[in-house]
Amino acid sequence: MNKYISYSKVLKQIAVDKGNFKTVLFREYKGDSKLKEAYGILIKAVKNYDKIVEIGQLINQKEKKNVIGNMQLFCILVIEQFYSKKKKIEGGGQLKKIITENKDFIAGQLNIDQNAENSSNLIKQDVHVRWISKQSTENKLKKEKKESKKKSSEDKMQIEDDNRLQNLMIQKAEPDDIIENLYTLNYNDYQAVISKDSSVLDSTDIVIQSKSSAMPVYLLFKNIIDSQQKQSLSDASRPSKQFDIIDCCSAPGNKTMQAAEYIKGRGKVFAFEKNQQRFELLQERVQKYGFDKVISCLNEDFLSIDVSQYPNVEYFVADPSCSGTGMLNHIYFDEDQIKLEEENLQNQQNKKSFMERTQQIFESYDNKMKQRIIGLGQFQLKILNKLATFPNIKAFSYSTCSIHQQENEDVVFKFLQENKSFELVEACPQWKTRGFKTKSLPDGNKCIRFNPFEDKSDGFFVALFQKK
Ligand SMILES: C[S@@+](CC[C@H](N)C(=O)[O-])C[C@H]1O[C@@H](n2cnc3c(N)ncnc32)[C@H](O)[C@@H]1O
Repeated sequence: MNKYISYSKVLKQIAVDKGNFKTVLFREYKGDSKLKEAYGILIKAVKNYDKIVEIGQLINQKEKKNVIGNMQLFCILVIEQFYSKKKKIEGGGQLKKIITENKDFIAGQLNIDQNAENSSNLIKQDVHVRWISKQSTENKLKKEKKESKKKSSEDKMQIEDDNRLQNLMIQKAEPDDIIENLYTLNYNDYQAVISKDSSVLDSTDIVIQSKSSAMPVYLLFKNIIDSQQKQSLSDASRPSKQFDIIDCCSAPGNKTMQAAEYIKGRGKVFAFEKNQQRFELLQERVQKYGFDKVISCLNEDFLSIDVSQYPNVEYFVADPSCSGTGMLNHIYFDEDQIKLEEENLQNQQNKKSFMERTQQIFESYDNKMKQRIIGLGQFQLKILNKLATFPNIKAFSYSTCSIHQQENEDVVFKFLQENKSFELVEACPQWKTRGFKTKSLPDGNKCIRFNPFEDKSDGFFVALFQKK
């Protein structure tokens, strides 16, 4: 019951005190093995909060006294009873008794068929593990130092963890066909290992990073930077090329560290993060993975920085805050909608296109959510307009984990309209799911998308731009 009380306190901070979901979650459970479980319960609790409180009040009226005092705890227990995999509340207590006595009433109010198949068995995404090749000079040095020093028992444990994960990779993981050092694990295999011992995730040789999230930086290097660098190297009059990169919106730093890995001693990565707590997380991870000599973390608003201070920065990673609607377990994407997508995928004759589906999903939102998405599009455009003002910019990637055109192709169109010296570069020609060709952006298919229902990774959008 203690863990439920802890979740209920966190729920109060989000649902009653209106704290930001991710900020509160990371503050309370950062580095805690409960993070995953807490995320799973709390995301559903926040989404269904108003309805469950209403049900609690109806039960109080029915009983003619306040049998339910702590509405947040009631909400957490209802989620555990009706929406979790095990559908069972651990331990005992008065609230559990009330929920058991009112099980049919609550299920009826929530419109839940208690015998229905658990929809978490529906669309399953793969898990991607990116193996970090620590080849940058700083990292290599650090690793060599670590290896030469007499191993403490902690080091030994770390190495055992690495081996366990490595064994799993050899047996079960498929190397990705596009991104080097990225491995795909079946969701169930991954769960089996993690549920036995989640400490393997502490290894500093791997990052759990979805394929979609690893694409922007990979493509920025493979489709643009590496060829631009080769061209400049063939000009014998110029010395070997050094350049810096800015990650405009960095935390928790997956793309930042990927850029630091690929830059291979050719320069530095400046990582901006406005939010103090997320900045601390970014800094902690950068140090833990041993990238602190290559990456400078800056707790600043990217929109306010003085661009003249960064004359060597030629490339940018722009992955600004977005609606997150590509992540299937996201608060705005419920199980009913996932079921609908399953049905659509199986409907061979009248299957709706991904573009049509995203438009329908957008239309299904309430006004507040629609306005939020439109507002995010305006903010994302500001980030791109800002980076376009850097004196020596050559190219950049723009990405979101939103499925909506308003945050993706529409932002690209407006940016190109306001910045005529930039053009789109065709991203990853071999990738099947393309950006939408819209009326305003007929070459939107130069961008790529991930369809979360078909591509087995989070819904994602990537556009690559270069200076003409
Ligand atoms: C989508 S997340 C970035 C994820 C990151 N690229 C990764 O792959 O790990 C966006 C981040 O941008 C930060 N952010 C939002 N506005 C910002 C601004 N004006 N300047 C700097 N960071 C900002 C948010 O706090 C958030 O941490």
